[in-house]
Amino acid sequence: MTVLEMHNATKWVNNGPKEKKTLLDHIDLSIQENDFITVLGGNGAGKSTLFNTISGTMPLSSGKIFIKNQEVTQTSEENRASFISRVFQDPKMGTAPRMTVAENLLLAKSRGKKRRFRLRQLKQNQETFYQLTKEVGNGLENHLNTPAGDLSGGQRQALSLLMATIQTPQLLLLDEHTAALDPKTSKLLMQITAQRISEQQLTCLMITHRMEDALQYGNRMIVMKKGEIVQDLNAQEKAKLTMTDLLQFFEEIN
Ligand SMILES: Nc1ncnc2c1ncn2[C@@H]1O[C@H](COP(=O)(O)OP(=O)(O)OP(=O)(O)O)[C@@H](O)[C@H]1O
Repeated sequence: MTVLEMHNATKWVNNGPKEKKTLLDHIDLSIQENDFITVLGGNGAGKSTLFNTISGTMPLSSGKIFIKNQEVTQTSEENRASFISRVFQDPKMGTAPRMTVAENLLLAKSRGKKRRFRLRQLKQNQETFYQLTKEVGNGLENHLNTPAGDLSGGQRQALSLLMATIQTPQLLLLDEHTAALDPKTSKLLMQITAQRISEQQLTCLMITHRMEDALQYGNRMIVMKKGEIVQDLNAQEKAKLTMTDLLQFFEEIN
């Protein structure tokens, strides 16, 4: 089953009265169910723009986008949010700072559903949230009643990931979600990410600048340059790739 399809997806902006700047250049991309795709590319290659157009934050200038065969090119970001979850690089995004961890999780769990009496729901979900956060392995389970704004960056990103996956999205977009964390915390979050993707059989696109993660995780790798997809490696091709190949490839394209 195809989860996401982009046809001739192009995005340009006016860079002065007569100059157009192309951010995405006729992208054709087809993503199958359970694909876990790592997205690489230098600064300014168009990776975040790709995510912005998929999630509806930025409308396409031309071309079409389909999610599970349904055209969403003109669909608002809010409406696409019922299919797509995104985790950003900045730990401050994605969680409500004054709400507690449990309240944030409840908000994510009940998104798009009818609201019920919150206090009772919080109590009902206490044990589920405890188990869920305990799996993360960074002490988040001891902070269920702590405001998200008081968490460490690593705990807050783990919370964002749990919130993004609590309802099993059709497509998960990870936008350098470990980049702001120290190496140990980043490694742990990557392990949890991979675990949730595999347990929930999620379809995922993950932007990363960490070559090791791009090699280690996922079944497909795409590389972007100047708004184009310049490489698209399947599982076999990706498995054969070494760090040396990847570094050499980047030397050549930059
Ligand atoms: N709203 C916008 N208006 C004008 N130019 C933009 C806009 N958003 C992005 N750009 C430009 O588009 C290009 C691609 O940016 P994008 O953020 O998609 O790159 P990226 O691959 O995610 O880079 P990085 O690795 O630095 O995050 C850059 O040159 C950027 O300056």
